[in-house]
Amino acid sequence: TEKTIPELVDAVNGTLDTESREAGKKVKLRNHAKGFCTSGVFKPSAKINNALAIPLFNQAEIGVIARFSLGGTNPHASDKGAGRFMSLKIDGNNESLNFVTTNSQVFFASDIDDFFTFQTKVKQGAEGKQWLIDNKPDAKAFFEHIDQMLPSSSFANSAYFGVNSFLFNTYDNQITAGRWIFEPVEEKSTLSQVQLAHLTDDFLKEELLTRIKAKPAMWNVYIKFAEEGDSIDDPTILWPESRQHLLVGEVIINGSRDDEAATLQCEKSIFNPVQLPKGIAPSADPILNARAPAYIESFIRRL
Ligand code: HEM
Repeated sequence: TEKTIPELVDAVNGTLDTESREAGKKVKLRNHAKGFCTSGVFKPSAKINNALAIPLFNQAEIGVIARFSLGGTNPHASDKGAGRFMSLKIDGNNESLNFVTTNSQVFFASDIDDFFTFQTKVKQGAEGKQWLIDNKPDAKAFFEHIDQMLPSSSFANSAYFGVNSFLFNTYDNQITAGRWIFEPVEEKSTLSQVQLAHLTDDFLKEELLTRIKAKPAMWNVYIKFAEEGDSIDDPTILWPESRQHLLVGEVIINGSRDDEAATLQCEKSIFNPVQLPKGIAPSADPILNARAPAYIESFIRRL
């Protein structure tokens, strides 16, 4: 039988409901617990409105609240791991769009039961990981991918992926499936073992906040479009690199709104991956559709 949303959140948290509610009151977020907020702007590309019918993108500049984080429930996790996550709220005059992204293009589960099993097993350490490798091909592919990833030296020089598919309205009234990709403008750069040895467990926040005082962190935002036969509703299946990439705009993180209430409140709110403007709809991907209810359940446990 399919797991309930509270059961999923328990599995993510690694604790049962009551305990997790108590713990949630002590930390701000129950997953991706280590992170921080900053801000900037999103500039839709000049040509985007010739391709897509998304009124939000008619606005020349849109304010952005960003949260950069690590994976997992430990608010003191080391920045020396390879996981990097970026969440953005694009708050237009009339509508909003949220992005909740990861630096791994490969996802570890294609349905809710496998997601639950993965979350439960990874909390059992090396033995649980081995069980997943032996029994779950999607989890095995995920580990093979992330185990060869080196940690980026900055949140600013990493790519991020939306992973799940969305349905986009085109200017000529078609609907086409696509996935979000954020390519850093800065050259990608990873850390060697020798370089890591010189760093503390907490270098990423200061690095980014110092960096953006001198020069904004920027990403080109693309939609990678599916072609006939590509799997839309399964985030574990990658599409060929040759698929059309449409430049949607530029995310510019410069701290310009860091003193505003919305940025200061950012860790007390949620980023909702299905907060979408007119012209974008969620696909039927079961992973995508479990996310908003899980984030709301997790949010309630923090109150
Ligand atoms: C069934 C699938 C998923 C479930 C049940 C789930 C569950 C959760 C939960 C419980 C939280 C904590 C929310 C809070 O306390 O505010 C969270 C946060 C987050 N999740 Fe997921 N997640 C799922 C899929 C994904 C995927 C596919 C990605 C990446 C593409 C992702 C990236 C994130 C990020 C970046 C955050 C932190 C957001 C922030 O900075 O506020 N999650 N997730």
